[in-house]
Amino acid sequence: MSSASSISPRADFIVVANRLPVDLEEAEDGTQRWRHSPGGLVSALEPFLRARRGAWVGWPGVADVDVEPFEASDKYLHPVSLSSAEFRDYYEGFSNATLWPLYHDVVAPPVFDRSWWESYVRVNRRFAESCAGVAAEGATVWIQDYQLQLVPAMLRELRPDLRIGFFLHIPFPPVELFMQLPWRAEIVRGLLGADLVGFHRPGGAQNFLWLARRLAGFEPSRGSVGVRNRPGVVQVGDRPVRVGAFPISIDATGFDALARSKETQARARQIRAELGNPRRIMLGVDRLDYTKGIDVRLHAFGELLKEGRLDAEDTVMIQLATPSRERVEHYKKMREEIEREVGRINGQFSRVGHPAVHYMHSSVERTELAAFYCAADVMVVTPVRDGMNLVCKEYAACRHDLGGALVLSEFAGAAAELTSAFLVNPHDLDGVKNSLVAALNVDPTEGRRRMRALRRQVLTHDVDRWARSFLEALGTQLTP
Ligand SMILES: O=P(O)(O)OC[C@H]1O[C@H](O[C@H]2O[C@H](CO)[C@@H](O)[C@H](O)[C@H]2O)[C@H](O)[C@@H](O)[C@@H]1O
Ligand SMILES: O=c1ccn([C@@H]2O[C@H](COP(=O)(O)OP(=O)(O)O)[C@@H](O)[C@H]2O)c(=O)[nH]1
Repeated sequence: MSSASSISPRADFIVVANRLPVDLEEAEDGTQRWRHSPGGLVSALEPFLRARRGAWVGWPGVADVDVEPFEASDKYLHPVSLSSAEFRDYYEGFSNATLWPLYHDVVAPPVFDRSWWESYVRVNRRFAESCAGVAAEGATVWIQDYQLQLVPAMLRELRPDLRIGFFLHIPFPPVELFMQLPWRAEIVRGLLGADLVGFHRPGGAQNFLWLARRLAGFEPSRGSVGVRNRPGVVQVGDRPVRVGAFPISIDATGFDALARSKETQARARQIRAELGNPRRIMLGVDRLDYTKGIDVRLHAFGELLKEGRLDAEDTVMIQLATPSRERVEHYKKMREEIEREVGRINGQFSRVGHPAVHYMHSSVERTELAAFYCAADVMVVTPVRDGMNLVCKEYAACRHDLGGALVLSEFAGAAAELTSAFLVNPHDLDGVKNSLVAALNVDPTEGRRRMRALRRQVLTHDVDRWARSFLEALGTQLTP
């Protein structure tokens, strides 16, 4: 890694996100190393930016460290520091205990704390200033996600020459929920600093258009917003702000190629063998987040075993749970509940050497993940709310054999595209149980038909198409 000051004085294309694509990890002995950051935002944007040698402004993942700009994997990384108090108030507090639950349909009660808000404003200003210092004249800046909703307006004030896009990776809530936020008008005005505001689904865009009139007094267009087309418009003085829907996706050909490799296929066979070659494997892969419905699938599996509709002798569940936001109260509580439930199921249904649920509280690399996808007969994705969910798309991309089946919550953004999955309402436990059984026993011809349709959707709508459609709507000329 080398210092960026000599290599990228000013950039023409900049991503601004709460996190850099790599996190600094400090071991107990004081040594440091960079690791791939968690979550779908980074998985989606990193390959796109790498191909274009752009700049990325973000936090290096640990508080109280100052890191110089550096170059990594063909990207110029510009770290923004957070103090421990800001980590607590801006990141854990306002971002993840106020906005996150509020935007995910208040599945947990959001906390409204004035000092957290003040920290959010301060940190958003720091991101805007850092970006203003990195951007070349007339550059395109693409701001990401709920942690940085004030940056568009702050940056416009500092640098009116820039073309500014904003994309929200989580759901934008129904207006009656958004209206609970004491700082609702400030957030809407912050977002209106962009030239284009993007959401995963047209419903989010439509909600935002309504709020632009109600809270900022600007007249929005009236037509319905399409997917990747017919954006709405809010006229802010002499400046049109476009508002559209751009469903994010994955590096589909990359996953497809990875899954076809001899190494991945061999590792998938090895995973099955290590599990004792059970007849059927169910798989869940999530950040350990209360929105992901990990509890739902565990309850469903537990009841199916108890009722004898499934047998732990031939059907196992693997749950990969990436550690996430571990000091936030709801996350702590949920982790305890999930681990208790895993213990309960295993206590009742496992025998020595053959647990019914294989639970791993850790993160695995993309190559290992692809092998898990190839090994799994049923992928279980049951969030009570999810902006998109990339895991289900990655699963489909890995199943060139047309094997496997996907059980997918209707409340994930991906459900609007992956209509050939076994779609479930995660609040309806009996429905989830029936769909798990149906997916496990699907007739092979029907299973292949469904998987072919899922793959067609994912392979023709990849992350490159997502980024291009957004940036073209923003009016940015892309180099191939
Ligand atoms: O940075 P963290 O607090 O550790 O959280 C990780 C990321 O989680 C969220 O991901 C979302 O983005 C995905 C890609 O668009 C989408 O598929 C998923 O539904 C979302 O939950 C969050 O939005 C990111 O900002 C975080 O980096
Ligand atoms: O052990 C793991 C678990 C997940 N992921 C990646 O984390 C992302 C999760 O994205 P998703 O949109 O499903 O959920 P998010 O965590 O962003 O809410 C996916 O790209 C996964 O491939 C990973 O690399 N290793």
